[in-house]
Amino acid sequence: MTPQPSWSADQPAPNRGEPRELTLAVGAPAHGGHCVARPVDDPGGRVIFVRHALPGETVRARLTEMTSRTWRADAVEILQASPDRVESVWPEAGPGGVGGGELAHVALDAQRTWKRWVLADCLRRIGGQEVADAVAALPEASAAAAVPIEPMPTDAAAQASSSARRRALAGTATRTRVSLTVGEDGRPGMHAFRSGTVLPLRRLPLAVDAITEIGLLERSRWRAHYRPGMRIEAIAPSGGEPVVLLDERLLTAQARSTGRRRVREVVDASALGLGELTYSVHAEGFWQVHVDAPRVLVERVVHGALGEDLEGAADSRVLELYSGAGLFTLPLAALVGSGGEVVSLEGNEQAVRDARRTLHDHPAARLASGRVSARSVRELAGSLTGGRPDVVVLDPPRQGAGREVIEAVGALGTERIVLVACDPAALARDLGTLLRSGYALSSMSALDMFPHTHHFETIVVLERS
Ligand SMILES: C[S@@+](CC[C@H](N)C(=O)[O-])C[C@H]1O[C@@H](n2cnc3c(N)ncnc32)[C@H](O)[C@@H]1O
Repeated sequence: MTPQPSWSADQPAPNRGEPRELTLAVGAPAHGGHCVARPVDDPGGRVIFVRHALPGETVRARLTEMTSRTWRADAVEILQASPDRVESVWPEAGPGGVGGGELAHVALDAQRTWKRWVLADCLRRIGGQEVADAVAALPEASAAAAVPIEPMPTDAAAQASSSARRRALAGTATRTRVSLTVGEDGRPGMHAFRSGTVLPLRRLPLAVDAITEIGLLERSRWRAHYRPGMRIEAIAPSGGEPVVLLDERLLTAQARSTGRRRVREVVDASALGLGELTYSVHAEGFWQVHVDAPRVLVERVVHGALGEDLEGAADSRVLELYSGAGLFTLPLAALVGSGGEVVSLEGNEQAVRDARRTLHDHPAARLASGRVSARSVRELAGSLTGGRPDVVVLDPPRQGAGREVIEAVGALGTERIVLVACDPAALARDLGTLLRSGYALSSMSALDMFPHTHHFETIVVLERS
C-alpha cells in the first residue's frame, strides 16, 4: 500500500504535522543528487526521491516534501549500507543540512560512476535514442553508453596519495569561490536544501585553504561586520590575495576595506604553447570555481575548437557565445593571430568590460555585450569575414542554450561546434537539436569539476556531417 501523507499535499512536510519516516529500498541515482526509492513493504508503490542514500541500500528515510507530483525524503538511518558509503567529508551537508554537498557520503570513484549513470540516463531519456546512439558509438564511451567522468588533476593526485588522510579528503579544498549568508542570529551559514532557512556552519571543507584561513566562520574576526541577511562571497584568485565581498563592500582577508574591485586570475596555458594567461575579473563576476577548472577547460575547449595541431589554427574565425570574462576568448584570440577573428557575445556587461581589459592588446578579438538569441547569433556570424565562422564555441548557463539559439547556430553551416554544458539534461536537449541540424558527434568528455555534489561539466565537439 502506498503510504499516505499525514499533512496536505504541496506543503513541505515539516511545516505540517510530524515528519514521517519510511523504510525504503534505494534504486538508481536520478538527476539532481538523489536516488529513486520505493517503500520496502510496497516495491511497486510510489517513487520517492531520497537524498543521502546510495543505490542498493535499505534506509530509514524522513519525508521532507510531498506534492501531488513529487515526494522527497532524506535518509536518516542506514539499515543496509552500500560498500561505496564512506564517512561524510561534510556532515553539515547531510540529512536536514545545507545544500551543496549531497554526495559527500559517497566514495569519490563511486560519485563518478553515479554521475556517469545520470549522464547516460539523461542522454537517453531526454535526448532520445538518436543522442544515446551517437554517444554510445564514440570510442571514449565504450560499452557503457556514456563517457567516463574524469577526475580533476588535484583530486586525482589526492586519491593517489600515500597518506590515508589525504586520500579520505580527496575532492575537498578545491573551491576558489564560496558563498555564505548571515542568518537571523548573526551567524554565517548556508541555506538548508530547498529552503530559505540559513543553517550556521562550523566548517567549509570544499573551500581552498586560502579561503578557510580567512576565518569567516570565526566569531572574533568577522562577526562585527555581519548583519542578518548579508551575503558573503569569499574569492581566492590564483594571481593574488583572497578578498571578501560583504554585500557591496570589498574587504581584504584581514577585514580591511579595499578599493580594489578586480582580482587577477592566472591560467597556465603552457600545454597550448601560450605560457601564463592573465585575466582581470570583477570580484563578484563569474569564474570557474574548481582550482583546476580554468586550465583544464581552456585546454579542452581550445583543442576542441582549433584541433589538436594548433599550428593550423592561425587565421581561423571563431564565434564564441556566453563568453563570460573571456576565459576561452583570450587563448582563442592568441592562437588565431592577427589574421584570424574571435567574435564573442556575453550578456553580463561587467564581464564584457573585464574581458575588454584582459584582451586590450588582441586585435583578433571583438567583444560584444548582449543577449544570445537566434538573431544576435545570425548578426554576429554575418559580421565575420566571409559571413560565417569556422567554429562556434558555446558555454551556456545551466538551462542550456535552448532550441532557438541552437537551431540558429546549426543553420550557420559552420564546420565545427564546441558545446560546454554544466547540466546533463540541458546538454541532452541541445545535443539532440544539433544532431537534427546536420551535425555529427565527434568527441565528448566529462569532468568531475564539482566533487561531493551531483554536478559535473561536459564538453562535446561536433562536426558538420
Ligand atoms: C557558464 S558561464 C561561462 C562563462 C565563460 N565561458 C567561463 O567559463 O568563464 C555562462 C555565461 O553566460 C552568460 N549568460 C547567461 N545567459 C545569457 C544570455 N541569454 N545571453 C548572453 N549571455 C548569457 C552569463 O553571464 C555567464 O557569463
